[in-house]
Amino acid sequence: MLTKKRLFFLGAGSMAEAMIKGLLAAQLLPAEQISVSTRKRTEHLQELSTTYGIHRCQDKRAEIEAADIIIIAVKPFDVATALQEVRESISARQMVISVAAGIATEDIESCFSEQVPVIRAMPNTSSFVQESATALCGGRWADQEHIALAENLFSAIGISVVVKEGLMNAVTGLSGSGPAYFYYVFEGLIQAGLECGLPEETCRTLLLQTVYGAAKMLKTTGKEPAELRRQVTSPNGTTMAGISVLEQGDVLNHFVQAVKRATQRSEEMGRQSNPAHV
Ligand SMILES: NC(=O)C1=CN([C@@H]2O[C@H](COP(=O)(O)OP(=O)(O)OC[C@H]3O[C@@H](n4cnc5c(N)ncnc54)[C@H](OP(=O)(O)O)[C@@H]3O)[C@@H](O)[C@H]2O)C=CC1
Ligand SMILES: O=C(O)[C@@H]1CCC=N1
Repeated sequence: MLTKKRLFFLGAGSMAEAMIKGLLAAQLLPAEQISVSTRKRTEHLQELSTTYGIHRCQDKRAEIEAADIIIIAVKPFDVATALQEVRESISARQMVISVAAGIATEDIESCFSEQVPVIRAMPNTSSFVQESATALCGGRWADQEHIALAENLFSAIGISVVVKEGLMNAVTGLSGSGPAYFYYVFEGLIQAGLECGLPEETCRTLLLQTVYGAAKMLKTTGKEPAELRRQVTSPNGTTMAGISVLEQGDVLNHFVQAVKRATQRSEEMGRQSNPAHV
């Protein structure tokens, strides 16, 4: 579906690069059909162009007009300015996909004079290795074909699910930010291994396989995490001793609070960065 489409990335940061890397690895479309732009870091455009063979944007407006899909990948508080600059080059024959946290489809739609189809998506940086967990929803002017096209794109770089827009802030707090929670745990476990006398390389090798194995167990057995945890936990053994420390620190509840706070932050950013109010 996407083989002949031209993609324009408004923004060339972590998320845009992760998506580009994943899309090219999936061979969904040729690199020359992808164009990227930045605000000021033009040297970064050259780097991306050299690394991935994608088109280095020279004339933002003309290239946006020629694109089929415009992907908004700037920070939420930069969406308003970025759209102001290019909104007249975007028409209803195109499609906009925004990955900006918190920004509602209707607020993006209101920037255009035409009925531009808008998809709001929340991937994560594991797009880089084609393992993103993406949730997406369609705005007022997006029909089933637009949603299918977006699913096609995000399924090439991981898995994708369609949700109601009212759930997008929660998705952002959970799986958009999600990789960072797991990296945080990983950092803690590396530090633990070092303090217990293991060499860093050994810690990393053992932990990488442990986290990969645990994810694969969850995925392939379909069992509840609590049940899998029980299988590891011998009565009065090492796991029970370790978990009791986490329970004393109410760590599980801290994860719940972290995701709730991230969800709330997504809502706040949506209100504070609303492009419709600029
Ligand atoms: N990072 C993540 O894990 C995820 C991020 N997101 C969303 O993706 C979006 C981008 O995040 P991230 O990649 O982390 O951010 P970065 O700061 O890494 O990248 C932002 C990019 O936007 C560019 N930019 C800013 N203003 C403009 C403009 N007017 N025109 C063109 N380009 C512009 C910047 O250019 P310059 O460097 O020149 O200023 C930079 O290349 C955010 O809205 C975020 O909510 C969604 C899911 C996960
Ligand atoms: O931290 C952020 O705001 C972005 C959105 C989801 C992941 N990173």
